[in-house]
Amino acid sequence: MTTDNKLKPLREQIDSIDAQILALLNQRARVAQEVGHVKAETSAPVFRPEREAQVLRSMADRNPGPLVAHDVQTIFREIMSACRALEKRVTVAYLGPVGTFSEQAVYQQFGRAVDAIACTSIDEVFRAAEAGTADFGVVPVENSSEGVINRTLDLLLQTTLAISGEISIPVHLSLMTRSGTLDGITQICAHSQALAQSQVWLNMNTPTIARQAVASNGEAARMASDDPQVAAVAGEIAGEKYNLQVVNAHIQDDPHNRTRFAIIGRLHTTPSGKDQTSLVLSVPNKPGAVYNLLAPLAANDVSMTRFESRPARMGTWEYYFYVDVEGHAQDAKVARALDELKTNAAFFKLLGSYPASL
Ligand SMILES: C=C(O[C@@H]1C=C(C(=O)O)C=C[C@H]1O)C(=O)O
Repeated sequence: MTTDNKLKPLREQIDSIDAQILALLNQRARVAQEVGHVKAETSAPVFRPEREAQVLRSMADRNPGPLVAHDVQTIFREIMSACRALEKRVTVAYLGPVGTFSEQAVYQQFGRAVDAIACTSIDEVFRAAEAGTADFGVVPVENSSEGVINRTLDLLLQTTLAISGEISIPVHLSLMTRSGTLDGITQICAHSQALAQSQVWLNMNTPTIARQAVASNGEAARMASDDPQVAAVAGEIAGEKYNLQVVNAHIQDDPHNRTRFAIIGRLHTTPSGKDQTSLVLSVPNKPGAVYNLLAPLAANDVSMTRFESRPARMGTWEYYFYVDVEGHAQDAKVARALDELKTNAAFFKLLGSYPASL
């Protein structure tokens, strides 16, 4: 039997299964539309991150294979995105331009059926979400090799918005040009963080080519597409957007390099069963103050997953502490710990509780 003859019945099986999947997807979509009508009656929020996290966790837990759990989640992320868009298309502001890791984070969290709005600064993302021009904003919080994004932490302190989710994405950087070679290249452009994250590779392999920090990796890719003398260090989606060819993939110094993003919005996410809570604290500058400040966490059996300090630029307190703990602010033991923290702290701000990233 020829290959085609062997494939024919298998493809007929796939066609028939696809028809069933299509019917089921539309059945699901019609139920989501009904959910949309119920929500519209009470102006309830369309995007429910805790529910989406539960669906994704349950799909990974129940997945019998051979599909791998992560791929099943990617598929269901898009199914939910498309269903949600039938209720209302969510608008999400992010730090642009197109092709940045922030844009990738938007799609990783919300799926493709969103209106993603590229902003020129982190401040503008906060403004868009605060003013309601966007339903949500996505801002970078921390890079695993270069540390925190100070502007985001400063703005989180002031904003009236809450953190309603967290996204962590692997950051793979590639060196890209129009031609796919370094012939005639006089300048390598990228965001300062991307240049810093690939400096070992660049020092070793392109020591004589000048480096230029620009506003974003997306901007670097755009410049490289305009100018045959410019190479960009950026993620490959930025390269694809601007038709660049890869000279070298994965040039970042740390192969496990990741960036965490926060979703900010007016929504206060309800418990999903596996959550995280972010807060900012400050204490008077006295011996033992930080130790005493955090004692309620241990006393109430609440784990701290992150502790970051940032100098206060004004006022009486020396430092702001950005703390993440396991659990939701509505969980009894977290609620107790937070109440006690509040009484010890000179400054206390709950940034939000949201599903722990998948
Ligand atoms: C359907 C709903 O609305 C949205 C879409 C979801 C889905 O497709 O499963 C889940 C949560 C919401 O973001 C819902 O709230 O249940």
